[in-house]
Amino acid sequence: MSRRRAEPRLALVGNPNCGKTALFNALTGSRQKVANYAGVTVERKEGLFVSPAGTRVKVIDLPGTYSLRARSPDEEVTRDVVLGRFEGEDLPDAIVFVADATNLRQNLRLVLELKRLGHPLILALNMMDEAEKMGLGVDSARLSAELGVPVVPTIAVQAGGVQALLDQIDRDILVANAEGMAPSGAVCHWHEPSSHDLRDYHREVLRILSLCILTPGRGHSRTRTIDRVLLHPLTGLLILLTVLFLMFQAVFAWAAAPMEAIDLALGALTGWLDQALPDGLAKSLVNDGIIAGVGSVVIFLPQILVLFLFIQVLEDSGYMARAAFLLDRLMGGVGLHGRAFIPLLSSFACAVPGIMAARTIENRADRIATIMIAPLMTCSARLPVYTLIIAAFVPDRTLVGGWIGLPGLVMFALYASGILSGLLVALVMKSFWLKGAREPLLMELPAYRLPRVRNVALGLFDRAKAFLTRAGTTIFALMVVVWFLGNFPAPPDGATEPAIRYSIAGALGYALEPLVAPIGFNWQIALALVPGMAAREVAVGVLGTIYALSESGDALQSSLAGVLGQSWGLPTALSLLAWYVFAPQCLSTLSVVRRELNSRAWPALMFVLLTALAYGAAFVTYRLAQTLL
Ligand SMILES: Nc1nc2c(ncn2[C@@H]2O[C@H](COP(=O)(O)OP(=O)(O)OP(=O)(O)O)[C@@H](O)[C@H]2O)c(=O)[nH]1
Ligand SMILES: [Mg+2]
Repeated sequence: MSRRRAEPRLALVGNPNCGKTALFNALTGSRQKVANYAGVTVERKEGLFVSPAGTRVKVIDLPGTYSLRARSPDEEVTRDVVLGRFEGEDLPDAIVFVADATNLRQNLRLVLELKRLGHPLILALNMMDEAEKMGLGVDSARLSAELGVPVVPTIAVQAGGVQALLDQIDRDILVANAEGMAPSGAVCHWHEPSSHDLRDYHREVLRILSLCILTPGRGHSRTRTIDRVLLHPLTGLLILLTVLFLMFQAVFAWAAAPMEAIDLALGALTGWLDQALPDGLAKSLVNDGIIAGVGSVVIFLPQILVLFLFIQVLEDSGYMARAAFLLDRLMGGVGLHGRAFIPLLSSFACAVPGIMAARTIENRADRIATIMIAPLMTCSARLPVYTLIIAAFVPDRTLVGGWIGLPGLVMFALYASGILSGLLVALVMKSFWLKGAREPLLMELPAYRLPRVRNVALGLFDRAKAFLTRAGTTIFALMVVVWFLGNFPAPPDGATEPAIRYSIAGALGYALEPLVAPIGFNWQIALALVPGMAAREVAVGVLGTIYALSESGDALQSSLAGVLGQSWGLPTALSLLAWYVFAPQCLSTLSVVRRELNSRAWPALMFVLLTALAYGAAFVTYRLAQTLL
């Protein structure tokens, strides 16, 4: 007797970018990432929902694929789940095939391939709103009859848009499956379709479509018009550069007012606590440890949100995939695959999802090259460090008649240095080591869509929540530790220097200083780099706390940037910026590299390589700045 499982399990399968994850979110109420390009989902995610008839159903979201002949690691996940080969996962009881109704010709081929497996199948005709707008009429009853599977229309991004699917799940699958759920451990036999099979599928799809398409509609005519400009080799590239440039200007310009407001609020809070709390350790812990430390990180929230606003709008509109096409030649020039673009672009948010997104790259050597340079794309955790130093050392002037802000320009240059170094590293690795033939970029261009305000707002809300949670947990805890290490042991009687000099933190900083003295770092920076391993932005918090503990009186009243501007020389500041372009210290990145490449050697190599690059770049910058300035 096979063991009966508690809930029936549905797997969402379909081509990339047809709305599987949007459907998953609509069914389960979760907030998995949805974006308008192929290859957003690269791993299996599961969730639960209760059907209208009250049955608990488990649903599995999967990476998109064109066929079960999986070519890349993300497609292998889908194949393995569908065939019951995925470790620790039973064969799904039914498949909900999600099809983009506006692109049925391509989608139906996979339906035919899946039908051969004999799984119960429901076809969700998604994006029906778009189909309707373009005048495309589908006879879903006929489609259902021809395919021999139930067909339901869905609009995954609209309230109530999945009701028909829910009803269908109750009606067919659950009833039929109540008796015969797939037994645990069952696998499904599948043979790779021969070229003969593929031709048959193709012919069959054309036959079915000729019967079921009532009105062909206009197709994606608007998208084609826009692409004439945006994909043009000249105007396209100019527009792309302008968009990226505006993004960095906006990070400064739009975030300035809210950052000032947070700064004022924190200042007022410190002032109030200063009055309200009795002098002593508790007051120092709150003011120097928590507010100066955590506060100096939290203040960057507006900038991070502006950056994400841009990324999200680019992703949702469908522009991201175009940028990949525009830059394909540049990427090819250094031996990178065109598909490396999206993983690298995601790495500007954080290298961890970026490295995971590299699963869409088929060739292992190409994948490794992409993963190795992902940390060179400036992640958002480095933004606070850059901004802090820019605020301290770069005058807030505008150029070109007030059009271009100098801080934004410097920021753009820092991001550009990261990108150029990444391309150089890739070129070296691909030329000497990870050699391979250049493969063409085959990637579907999604239709342009207006970003949904709700999706963007929820995305930003999630970002803000994650950032503040991190500030309130990891960064908070590290700050308390740093404050503690900075206060104990107490200075000896008659000590003349600030107390922190005599503390454990002081001793540690002094011990590390000789290592980083050649690149112009002082003991405070040396100390800040240590907890910066856990999260790069913590370095800023540590500097906040250390300087709050070291300075007294008036200095406390001025911002951290002001204090740094007075106590560091410009060469040191530039050297730290150069260090952070490479910034090797991020444990989560190293551990995800280990998991994704299933090797300890690659993360070790990455660490050594990035440290050497960071040290080398900081050294050269420091010496040059000393000589020239
Ligand atoms: N207009 C409209 N847009 C939709 C619908 N369903 C999804 N979308 C949009 O289509 C895009 C792709 O949605 P996803 O849910 O990320 O697609 P996916 O199938 O999970 O994609 P991969 O994970 O890359 O395979 C997003 O921009 C969604 O907002 C729909 O029914 N109507
Ligand atoms: Mg998805």
